Amino acid sequence: MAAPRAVTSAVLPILEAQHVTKRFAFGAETITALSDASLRIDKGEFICLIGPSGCGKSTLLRMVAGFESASEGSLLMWGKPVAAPGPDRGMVFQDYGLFPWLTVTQNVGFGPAARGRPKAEVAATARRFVDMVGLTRFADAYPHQLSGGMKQRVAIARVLANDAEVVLMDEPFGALDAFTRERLQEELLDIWAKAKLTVIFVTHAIEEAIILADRVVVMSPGPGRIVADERIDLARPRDPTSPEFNALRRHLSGLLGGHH
Ligand SMILES: Nc1ncnc2c1ncn2[C@@H]1O[C@H](COP(=O)(O)OP(=O)(O)OP(=O)(O)O)[C@@H](O)[C@H]1O
Repeated sequence: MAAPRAVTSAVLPILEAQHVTKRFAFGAETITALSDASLRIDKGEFICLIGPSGCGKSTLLRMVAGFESASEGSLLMWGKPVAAPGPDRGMVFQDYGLFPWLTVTQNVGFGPAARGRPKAEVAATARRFVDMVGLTRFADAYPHQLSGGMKQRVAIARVLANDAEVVLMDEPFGALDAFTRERLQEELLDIWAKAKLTVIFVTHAIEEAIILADRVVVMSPGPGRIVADERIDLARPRDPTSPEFNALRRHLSGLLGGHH
C-alpha cells in the first residue's frame, strides 16, 4: 500500500538545519559565520536568503552543498546528515562556471557523461534540459557566443541534468542588467515549477526576494543569524507596484533594519 509511505515523505522535510553553528579560524581569531541557525525546507519550496554582507548566507548555502561542515548542530537532507557534495544538490554560481571549450549541449550533458551514462541517454538528457531552458537554437553554440542571461540558463540546465532535487543559487543575477534580471526571474520560476525543484536563492535585493520566494529567510550579521522567516502569500506573477507587494517590502526592510 502506497498511502502510509506518501504520508511519511510528506512530513519529512527535504532539508533541515538544526541549531547549526559554523566557525572559521581566521589568523588568531575565530569568526562565527553562522550562529544557531534552524530552518526547515519542504520539497518544492522556493526559499530566498536575504541579508547584508557577511551575515552567513553563502556559508549556509555552501554547507547545504556539502562544501563546508557544521561546527555544531546538524544539517539533514531527507533526514540524513549532509556529509559531502552530491549531484542531488546543484550550485549555480554567479560566474556560471561553464566549460568554454564545450558547446551548450556538451556543458549540460557533462555531469551524466562524467558519471558514465550511455551516450544516447546523455544526449537525450542534455536535449531535454537545453529545450527546457529555451536554448534549443543555441544547442551547438559555445559559451562565448552567449549573453550573460543565456549562460545562466545553461548553468541551470547543467544542474538539472544532474538530477538535482535542490538548486542552490548564490546571487545568480547580481551581475546582470535589470531587464535581463527580470526576464530570468520569470524563467527561473517557470523552470522551478516545471521541474518541481526546491530552490535556495541568495540575494541582497528585497524586491527580488518578494518576486521569487515562497518564504524569505532574513539574516543579520555579527554573528550570522536567522532573524525572521516570512511566508510570501502573493499569487504569481507578482506585481511590484501592488499595495500588498509594497507592504511586504516595507516589512522586510524593517526586519533588515539598520543593516540594509
Ligand atoms: N573560509 C572562511 N574563512 C574565514 N572566514 C570566513 C570564511 N568564509 C566566510 N567567512 C566569514 O564568515 C562571515 C560570513 O560570510 P558569508 O560569505 O557567508 O556571508 P554572506 O552573507 O554570504 O556575505 P556576502 O553577501 O558579502 O556574500 C564573514 O564574516 C566572512 O568573512
